[in-house]
Amino acid sequence: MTSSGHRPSNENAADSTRLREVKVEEAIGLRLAHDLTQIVPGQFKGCLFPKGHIVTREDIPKLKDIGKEHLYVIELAETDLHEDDAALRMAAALCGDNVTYGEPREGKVGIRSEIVGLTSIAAEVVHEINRLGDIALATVLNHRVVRPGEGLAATRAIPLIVPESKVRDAEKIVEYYRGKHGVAPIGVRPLRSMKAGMLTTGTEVYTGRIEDKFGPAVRAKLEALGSEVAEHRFAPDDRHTIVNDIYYLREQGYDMILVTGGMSVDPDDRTPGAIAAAGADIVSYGTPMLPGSMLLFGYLRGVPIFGLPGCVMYDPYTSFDVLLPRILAGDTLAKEDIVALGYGGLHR
Ligand SMILES: Nc1nc2c(c(=O)[nH]1)N[C@H]1C(S)=C(S)[C@@H](COP(=O)(O)OP(=O)(O)OC[C@H]3O[C@@H](n4cnc5c(N)ncnc54)[C@H](O)[C@@H]3O)O[C@H]1N2
Ligand code: MOO
Repeated sequence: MTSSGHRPSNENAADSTRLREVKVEEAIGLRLAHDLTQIVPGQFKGCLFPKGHIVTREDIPKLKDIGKEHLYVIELAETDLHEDDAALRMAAALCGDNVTYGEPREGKVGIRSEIVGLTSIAAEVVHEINRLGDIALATVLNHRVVRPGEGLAATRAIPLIVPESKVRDAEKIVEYYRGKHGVAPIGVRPLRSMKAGMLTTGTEVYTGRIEDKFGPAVRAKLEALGSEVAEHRFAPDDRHTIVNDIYYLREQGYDMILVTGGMSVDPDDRTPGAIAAAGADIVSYGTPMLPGSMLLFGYLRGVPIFGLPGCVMYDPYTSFDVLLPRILAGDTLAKEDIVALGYGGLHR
């Protein structure tokens, strides 16, 4: 037996991981230490067997075809993990509600959403795990909408062999987070189906001078997330009328009130004043995100109320598209949630 370990070792016991050279006939059931490449000129060049592959009896003629009489196999020390097992253990530890993980491939395991929902990802856990070295965790940002099958994270082992202690350290970080917060660091929160009452302001629309474009745009945005505009009313740029229509929508008991247009600086822009006059607690008028900076968000007797600026009917991704799913996921938004949008909030 030739020992050509990637670490010094002259003992027989598996107290450190070694590469061992074996005859192909004797390699059945053992793991390949690296990818094996086949080249057939004019036809194929690629990986015939990936590293980590467990050799079977059927593989032997194929191995001989590519000139292999001997192979390197891994003898894992008890203190080490193969890259696939390391990535799998990390994924298993990290996954919470409504996510699933796939088979390991080249030391990587993908974590996917099972539902339409909002990502729930603990940034501090991601940072702590990535500080450990030898293992890596990459995720999308927190509070993003994901759809079934869409990836939101991937774990990866960096070397082929990873000290088991690294994975255990990652598991401890996750365990601590679960204990403190009662949820896993990576999950997806479902969206509730809500009924919105919508009021479109603008004399030019109310009088029929121009066709309404807000209705179809906002309806599509809600429907894409499993909610609906249950009623759509129209008002001219008159503050008193807008206030009364807001009262009306509130009385209907809708889960959310959306008031569109008239959100900026023109003398005919009455919407922010009307929302305030209707008695809403304004969380924020003005949002540090572009597009959607003129958005207003507040609560009218506990019911979320949005003032939606013109860009919402025009741009596919605005501050409304960021905040709406938060409401559907059941979050109560505070000023700090709006403030946090600015960093990374330029989308033009
Ligand atoms: N000097 C400034 N100008 C603008 C500012 C600003 O801060 N200072 N903000 C800009 C931003 S951001 C936006 S967004 C727009 C629009 O804001 P508004 O919500 O006030 O929009 P309106 O003035 O009501 O209308 C703008 C435009 O869109 C048409 N419109 C409105 N509603 C409908 C509808 N339901 N269907 C079809 N078209 C509609 C309206 O006729 C106007 O043409 O303001 C920037 N300007
Ligand atoms: O708010 Mo405008 O609402 O940024 O494009």
